[in-house]
Amino acid sequence: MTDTPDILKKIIARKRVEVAASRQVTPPSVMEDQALAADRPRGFERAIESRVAEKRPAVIAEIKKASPSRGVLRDPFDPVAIAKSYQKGGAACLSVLTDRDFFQGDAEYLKAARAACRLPVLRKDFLIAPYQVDEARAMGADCILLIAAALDDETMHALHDRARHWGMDVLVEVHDHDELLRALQLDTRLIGINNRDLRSFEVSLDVTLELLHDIPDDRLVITESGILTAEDVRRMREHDVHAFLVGEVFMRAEEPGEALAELFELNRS
Ligand SMILES: O=P(O)(O)OC[C@@H](O)[C@@H](O)c1c[nH]c2ccccc12
Repeated sequence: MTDTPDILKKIIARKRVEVAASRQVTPPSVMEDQALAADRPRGFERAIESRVAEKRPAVIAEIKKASPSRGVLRDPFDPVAIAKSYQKGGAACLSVLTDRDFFQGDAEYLKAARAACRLPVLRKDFLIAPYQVDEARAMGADCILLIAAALDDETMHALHDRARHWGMDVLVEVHDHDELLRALQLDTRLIGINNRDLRSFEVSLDVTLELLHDIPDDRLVITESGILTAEDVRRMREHDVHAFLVGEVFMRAEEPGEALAELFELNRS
């Protein structure tokens, strides 16, 4: 352990306050009605699986204005233009940060980005309550992220089941072996390995390569964070990891979709 402040703890504490406040503004029954009325899910897992099955790169392209570890990444920030650019550049899916306080995200960014393209969208946030899963569906999300480090087993399963109830896919994120074993208990194929330690911000692609061996073949491994260069991509693909979640390097590029096509050697469509 280091003595760096544990940002994950801080974020989760803030989420509890946020959820309590949201429930006052939009009561759970109203949120459920909005979830029910949302555009139907686009098939996030399917978009990943169809590419990985052919060993083609499946890129989840992230829309994020800022992060606690890197500060502001992009300014001005236009989620509609970014979504269109990513689609053109060959992204399989989008990931949109909706957390305001730490990532300068917004639910409106997710709605606008999704409406601007045909890609399935992951709500990238810190979910701790079923209410937020309903909220994710209400804003149009096709997949949710569950961070094993932030959840006990019971909550993790409850959130997973709630997402399935709405027909959404579930990406479960792990950073170490214990978290992986817990994640494998969930009935989802999407296993994300975060190369960044959310507690210390340290990044190492070795995290993916180390955990890879303990993941059964029927799961879809997504390597997350710290993918910056063609060499990083090559290293992952050499180990048969074909699905990637990438944000920072695209957010810093003038044309994010062009940067994507170039990094993954895709033909722009
Ligand atoms: O910007 P990067 O290093 O390419 O990483 C993207 C994504 O993996 C990262 O934003 C992320 C992965 N898991 C998270 C959980 C919460 C917030 C953010 C994240």
